[in-house]
Amino acid sequence: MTAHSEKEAGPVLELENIHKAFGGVVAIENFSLDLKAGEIVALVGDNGAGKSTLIKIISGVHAPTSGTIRLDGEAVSFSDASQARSSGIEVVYQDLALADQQPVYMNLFLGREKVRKPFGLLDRQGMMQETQALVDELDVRIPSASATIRDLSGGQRQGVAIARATHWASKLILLDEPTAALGVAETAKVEQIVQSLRERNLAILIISHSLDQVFRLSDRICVLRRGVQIGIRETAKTDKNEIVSMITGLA
Ligand SMILES: Nc1ncnc2c1ncn2[C@@H]1O[C@H](COP(=O)(O)OP(=O)(O)OP(=O)(O)O)[C@@H](O)[C@H]1O
Repeated sequence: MTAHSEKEAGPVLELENIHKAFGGVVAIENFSLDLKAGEIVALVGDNGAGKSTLIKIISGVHAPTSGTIRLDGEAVSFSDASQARSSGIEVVYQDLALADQQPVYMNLFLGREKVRKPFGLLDRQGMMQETQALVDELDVRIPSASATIRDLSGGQRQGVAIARATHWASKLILLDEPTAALGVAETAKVEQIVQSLRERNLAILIISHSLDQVFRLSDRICVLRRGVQIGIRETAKTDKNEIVSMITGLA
């Protein structure tokens, strides 16, 4: 085995004994999880269980009160979200954070625009071509890379948000309820896009309230209840009843 493939075999993300308190409120207690490239792990739990807090810790929005985060085996400590992004971690939030008035390609490069030397003008052609190639590859069905976001459907917008994350993430994508606002057909399309991210060797952590979705998409399921990690199960070796009882604490 080469050094390169040995490195690939290790976890992309390791969370070890992560603890987070907001003043007197303990949001996360001793949480540990490894994520491998090409793997989709679902994070489930009731409202207030600590899912969003965990995503914010991984993405640099909150610092953990204690515990260790490792990326490709190296301990990291992000002081903000932009540091996490530069390390290859992207988040797709429920509210998408897309600029409605802007074309798709500008959204893909929002804050990280390509410019042409020597005058620093926007390289619109270059951004458009890269965006078109990516949406075609991911099969995000939009009229064109220059379509304006506000003219797209909810599913198409979510596809653009995921394409943006895919473009910039070299290691990990965090998806926070990516289909919460979508209909059945749009959800199926977004799930198909998420599945295709496995082949890009990215690790995926997805928060979802839909257990059907969790069972369709994930390799493993991690259950949180009131900040406590109740357990991790291989999706193929568990069922909805077990996961529901882990979420609720009722046998
Ligand atoms: N910035 C904050 N300040 C104080 N308490 C917070 C803060 N963020 C989260 N909490 C608390 O931490 C706990 C976990 O909240 P979190 O939003 O992570 O849960 P969640 O599982 O994402 O819930 P939901 O499914 O409703 O989004 C809750 O008790 C919440 O009130």
